[in-house]
Amino acid sequence: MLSFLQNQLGRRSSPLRPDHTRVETSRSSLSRSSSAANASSGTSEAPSLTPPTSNTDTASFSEDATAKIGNIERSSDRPRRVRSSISSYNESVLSGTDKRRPRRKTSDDFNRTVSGETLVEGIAEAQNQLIQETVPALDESWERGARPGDGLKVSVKEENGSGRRKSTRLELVGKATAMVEKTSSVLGKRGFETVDAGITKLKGLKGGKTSSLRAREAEVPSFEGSVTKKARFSDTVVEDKTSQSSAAELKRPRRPTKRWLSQGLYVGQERDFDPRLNEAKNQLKRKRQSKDRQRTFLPLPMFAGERTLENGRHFRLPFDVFSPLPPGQPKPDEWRKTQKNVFIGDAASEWKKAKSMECSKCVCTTDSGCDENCFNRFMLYECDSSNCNIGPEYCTNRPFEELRERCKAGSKYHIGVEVCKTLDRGHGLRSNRTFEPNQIIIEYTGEIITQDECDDRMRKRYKNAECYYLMDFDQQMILDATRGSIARFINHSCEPNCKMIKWTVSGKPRMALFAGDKGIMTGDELTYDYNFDPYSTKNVQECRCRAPSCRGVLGPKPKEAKDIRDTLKPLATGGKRKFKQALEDTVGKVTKKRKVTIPNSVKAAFSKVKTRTTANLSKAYALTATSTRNERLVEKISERSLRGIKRSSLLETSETKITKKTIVAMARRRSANGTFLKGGPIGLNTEEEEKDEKVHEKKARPANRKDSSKAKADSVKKSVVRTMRKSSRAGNGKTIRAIGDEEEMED
Ligand SMILES: C[S@@+](CC[C@H](N)C(=O)[O-])C[C@H]1O[C@@H](n2cnc3c(N)ncnc32)[C@H](O)[C@@H]1O
Repeated sequence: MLSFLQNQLGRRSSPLRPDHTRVETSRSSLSRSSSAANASSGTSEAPSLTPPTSNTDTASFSEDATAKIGNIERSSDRPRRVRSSISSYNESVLSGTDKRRPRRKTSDDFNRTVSGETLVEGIAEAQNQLIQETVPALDESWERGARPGDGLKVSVKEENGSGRRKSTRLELVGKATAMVEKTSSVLGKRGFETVDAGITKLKGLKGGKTSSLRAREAEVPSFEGSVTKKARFSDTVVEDKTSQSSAAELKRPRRPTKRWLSQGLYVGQERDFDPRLNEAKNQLKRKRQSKDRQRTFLPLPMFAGERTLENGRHFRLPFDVFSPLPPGQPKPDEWRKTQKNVFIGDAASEWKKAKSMECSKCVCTTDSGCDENCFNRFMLYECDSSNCNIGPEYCTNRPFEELRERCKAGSKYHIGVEVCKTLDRGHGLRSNRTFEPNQIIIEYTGEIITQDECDDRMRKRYKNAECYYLMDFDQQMILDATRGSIARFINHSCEPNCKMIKWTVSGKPRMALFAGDKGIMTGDELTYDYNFDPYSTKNVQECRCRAPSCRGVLGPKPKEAKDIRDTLKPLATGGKRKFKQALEDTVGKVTKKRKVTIPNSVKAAFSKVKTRTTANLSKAYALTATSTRNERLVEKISERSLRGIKRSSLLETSETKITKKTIVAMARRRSANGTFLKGGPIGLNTEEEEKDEKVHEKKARPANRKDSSKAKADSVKKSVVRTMRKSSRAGNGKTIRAIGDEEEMED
């Protein structure tokens, strides 16, 4: 290479120019060299110089040049286009397809020395020095297996201050590098560009095979002579390569992991792409699976969701929303179902059809939507087209209508309740979904029978029955759900989660179970307070509701216990001590008379309610005729509600603060269970009538009951009838129990 450079540079007459004139310099040097060639060949045509294929390919360069010169010499034999431009190439030469002919030796060949003609003094001197110094360096001893470049490393260490002998090699290498830089700068940018372009072209000609241009793999030389340089070069390549590969490893981005959707329309859809397999294997797997599959098409488009919503489809609700019992539950025996109240025997004829229902019309607006201020709601009347000011879209006081609509759908969820088996209370009723507070759950339906019919059934049909499904209804009638709705299975609890309330729907009374103030959760057993009236000591049952405040027996509510105790007094003597004790325990505390002062706030609240209700009434156009009567009615309700609060204060002495809402709710509750509504709008007897009855009963009572068993039986019978009547007057959905002393009654 050096000789070539010397050849080329030696013909220059001018000294090296600065870098920025490099292109021009190379051009001028080449033109000069061509003119020199012209001079030597003695021809008039300008020869073209084929650029070397690589920086180190000096031999080919010189040979090519010589060959060209030879061609020019023979130009008279065969005309050939001579390239004058430096930027054009002999493609056949570059690609190696050029067949080289044996060249003739020229006079230049004979004149050429190792270093060639030296025109640059500095370079020639340096070269001579280099050769002189290199020769002894080559004589250095080499150990077998030593890696080339080791010496270099050692010398670098020494330079860093080990204090050893300074390697002369380094100096030599430094000088050589400087020389190469110098010469390359002389060759110029243009020259390198040309070389690069040639390489690219060569690549193209060889069909993109770049194996010959690829960097050689590092190899430990099996050593001889001048491999040192090569070895050094390859060693640096190795180092570079290892460092590059480690850097590449560091930089190499991690393969991103696929994140699957956790929400959206296609969530839960079967995914048949196994990321562990490649595409081909996945396809094969899919093919195999598709044989068994029916659907192999793509998931439905997005708008299919809307269609699904419109059409509906089967799906499973979460267990806490809907959880029905598994199929195969034990069926209760002897239960005949009826979804509507059925009049039996004389009940239909005795039912006072013409019973004047209080005519009312609510004055609610669409904004309020028959809320708690709705007059109908207050009176436990269901709104309908005849008594509601607003339509069904806005009205929220139509519970039975809501229930009807719900059950029309017919699914288990819509029905919402199912019969379950309890541990020690026979069957029960449980919810299989949630219910809002005060939401209607199920209607209590059955046969409506007269008192006489009830007595008759007791004596005959239910003689040996364990469970009875009798409930005080309306107009002194009994609702017998032995044949009735599923509601008959609802058990009693002293701390119930539901309440049984009688409503008036289209002028007729109807009983239904409503959720309590806390609402109902899925799977809860539904219970209400039976307010049980046993009528006889024989019928007292142990309560197994397990509530913390359990009364211990299936007995009446504390506030009603006094009346019942009075009724049962004649019976609760002698052998009936146990029952008496039980009853005393249950009711004793709450019947103690206490003087209660009603707080002014409560009084004020009630007067407010009264004013509001009167105002509502005066607004109702349907009330013009009956306004005075209704006003009296409101007066009565308020009075009784006040009295109710007075009584309840006995129980709730700790409650000093009663909010207005609570008062309204209480008033409604009193109205609902009828305790304070006797003689009220739902046709209950007046207090006067009640007093008369009591006087009459006292008269009828024998002077000494212990004297005769017949007298005792009569007394029982009368008290039973009286109690039933009394409770039916209350109309509070009280469950009544079979009368136990059948023998006595039969007498
Ligand atoms: C209307 S039925 C209720 C359904 C009844 N468990 C069944 O299997 O048909 C009323 C009867 O259930 C029983 N019962 C209801 N609640 C009870 C309770 N808390 N403790 C004990 N027995 C109860 C009593 O025998 C009662 O007479």
